[in-house]
Amino acid sequence: MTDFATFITGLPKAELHLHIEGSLEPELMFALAARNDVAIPFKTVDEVRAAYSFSNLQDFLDIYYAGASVLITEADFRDMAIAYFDRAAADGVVHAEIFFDPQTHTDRGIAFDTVMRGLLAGMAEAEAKHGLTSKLILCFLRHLSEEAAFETLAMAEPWLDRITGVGLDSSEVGHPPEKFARVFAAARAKGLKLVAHAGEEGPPAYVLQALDILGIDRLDHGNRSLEDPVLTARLARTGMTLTVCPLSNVKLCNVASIDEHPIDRMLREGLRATINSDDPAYFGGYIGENYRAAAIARGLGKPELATLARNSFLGSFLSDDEVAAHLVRLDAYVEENA
Ligand code: HPA
Ligand SMILES: [Zn+2]
Repeated sequence: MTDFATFITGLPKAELHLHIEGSLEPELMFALAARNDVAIPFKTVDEVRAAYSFSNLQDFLDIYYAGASVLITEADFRDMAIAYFDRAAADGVVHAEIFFDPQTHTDRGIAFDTVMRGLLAGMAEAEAKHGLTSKLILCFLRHLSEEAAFETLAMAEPWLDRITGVGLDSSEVGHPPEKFARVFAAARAKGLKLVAHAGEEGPPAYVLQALDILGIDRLDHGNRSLEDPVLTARLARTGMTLTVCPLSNVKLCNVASIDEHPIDRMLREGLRATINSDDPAYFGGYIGENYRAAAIARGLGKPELATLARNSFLGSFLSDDEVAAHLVRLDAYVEENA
């Protein structure tokens, strides 16, 4: 019998909710600040980590955008990406669909192409080194305008064969999904998949807008859907994937403690929930730590953990054949390690 922590590490899984800029560890932040001669408001790595105490999403976002200012060159984006993929591979991630926030960079004068070339180099390296496949999801910053989102979509045009979908992140409350109805419709017309953060801090009505106005293929977070039984039943009935991020929810005070996290309730309600790390450098753990913390706190056993991993492949944007192949390997792993 495989012990629990080892079982989780070895469990083949996909990560579906990861902001690559949120994987920038303080050590690399310092190295890049020095390499690029960028000033950051911290003297030591410990000082940076001590600043990672948040009472809500906006507290975090202010620090997260400041941290991203050290990213200047293609090599910086590549180094950040490969550092994430190395850690993800060590946690049993075999496929990752990662978010990036181009506006955070283009608004500082960094070319869209620089961001793309760097991330794609890291992705190619991860596949060669670990066999870890990945896809890119371009997120629009929802605190910025619809016009700015359209400008970003235009910049992405030459790269659309390398971008799988678009998403919506940043400050949720006050920036409902309907603000981006037209840009999401334009993205869909280009063949892109659609995801959106909704119901992290925002109300269930924002989740409904993401479903009915944006027409999302996958729901990021979605926790507050549980406040609406009709919505919850609909998400379960339609097999909508929720990309849940337990340690993020605790760090941003969306749940009081990991002991009160609703991940087990989500599974009981029949939701296709997955476990992900969101911004692991800021929230205190990569995907394996999120699985372990949630499992211990909520008493998840091997069957529930296997369901979460299974959901991660079912909810991915891989082809049906690729998903089927991952599920065969997952089932074999679960059987061997029961
Ligand atoms: O957890 C998040 N929520 C919203 N926007 C974000 N941008 C990075 N992480 C997040
Ligand atoms: Zn997120």
